[in-house]
Amino acid sequence: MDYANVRSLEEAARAVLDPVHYDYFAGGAQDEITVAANEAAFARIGLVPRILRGAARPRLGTTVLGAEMSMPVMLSPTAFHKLAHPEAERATARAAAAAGVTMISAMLSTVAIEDIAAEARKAAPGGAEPSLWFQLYVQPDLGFTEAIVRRAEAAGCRALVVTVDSPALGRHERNDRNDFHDLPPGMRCENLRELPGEGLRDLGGRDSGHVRQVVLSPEISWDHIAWLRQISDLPIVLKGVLHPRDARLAVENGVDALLVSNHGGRQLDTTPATIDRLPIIAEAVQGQVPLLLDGGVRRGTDVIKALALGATATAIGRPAVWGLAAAGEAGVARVLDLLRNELDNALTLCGCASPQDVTAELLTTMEGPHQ
Ligand SMILES: Cc1cc2nc3c(=O)[nH]c(=O)nc-3n(C[C@H](O)[C@H](O)[C@H](O)COP(=O)(O)O)c2cc1C
Ligand SMILES: CCCCCCC(=O)C(=O)O
Repeated sequence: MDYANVRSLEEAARAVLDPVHYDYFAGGAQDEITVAANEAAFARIGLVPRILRGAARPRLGTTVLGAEMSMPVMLSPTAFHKLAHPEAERATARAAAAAGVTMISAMLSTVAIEDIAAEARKAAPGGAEPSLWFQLYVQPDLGFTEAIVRRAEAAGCRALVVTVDSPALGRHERNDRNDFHDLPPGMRCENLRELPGEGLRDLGGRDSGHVRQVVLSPEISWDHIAWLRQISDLPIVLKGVLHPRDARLAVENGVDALLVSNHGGRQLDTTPATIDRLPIIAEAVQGQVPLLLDGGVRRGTDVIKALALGATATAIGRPAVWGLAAAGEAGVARVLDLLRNELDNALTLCGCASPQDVTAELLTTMEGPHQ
């Protein structure tokens, strides 16, 4: 497969996707200032390599919340993979598991979490247990939310990633222009079917798995995180933390890890690039919980910059979707291979023996003068 980098997979994906669906995947909120900022901010950070360290070939593996990862790159949750490829989340799960990469499976997946887990198990090397986490939009109906959590637990998910940047849906003008507000006939949010509860928006049939049933509620609060902590033993990761006070509150509320994220620029436009927020969040949590980061990670060098600024691992959203659309399971595998090879090369060139070896001394700004 002749894809030189993640960008070439986006081009390939764009060529095969329905333009309306491409816009859904690529787009962001309003003027898409944050979408652009996420990538641009990485380009403003320079790397200054150390030399003659005899570091040998780097080992790329890392561990987050007890999950062993073959590299510090995970798959962020992205909804509706069936829009990208008929094999959908099944293909994504196989590619991630085969690569030893943690997949954060979206609550709004178009394949049920049990089937995603089964595919991951089939693909994991040597029968190892694959690393699968579950992303949750807490629904105001707690009975319904609990039923989803139980499904994720029973399927073998090892952490709950609670998305907290979505008290409402961001304004996606591309989707408005395209009049794209529903999944096509035959596609459903398979995790939402046939669950108990009354809190789903009533569309005249509670168990349909229809995306319009999902409630993004401004009433969700720290009390819901405390409630989740009571009903589940799984580690809780908050996804969408950008303010240092919230990072502190998360630690005080017993959250296990934070995912520094602006939802890939799809929620509040003009939020700053995540890589620019990472240092202030790292300062706030003082190493008390692991930090993850997503938003604009497209190169192995981006991963190193995030590690140097305090992340334990990074995650990608759109790149996996581009791989899936371009070539199904093989395309997602190619994206992961590219990032692995780039990270290996960049660590070697920086004189680092492992991700844990990366420190802020490697960083500068691209604009001089430098000290
Ligand atoms: C098409 C698409 C669907 C997404 N769906 C979800 C979702 O269901 N839940 C969620 O928490 N984040 C969702 N996200 C946000 C991603 O988890 C992630 O934060 C973001 O994509 C990272 O930025 P990147 O695409 O630049 O890598 C979605 C992003 C995209 C592009
Ligand atoms: C009404 C729920 C729509 C959420 C869509 C999934 C998501 O987070 C995203 O596209 O971004």
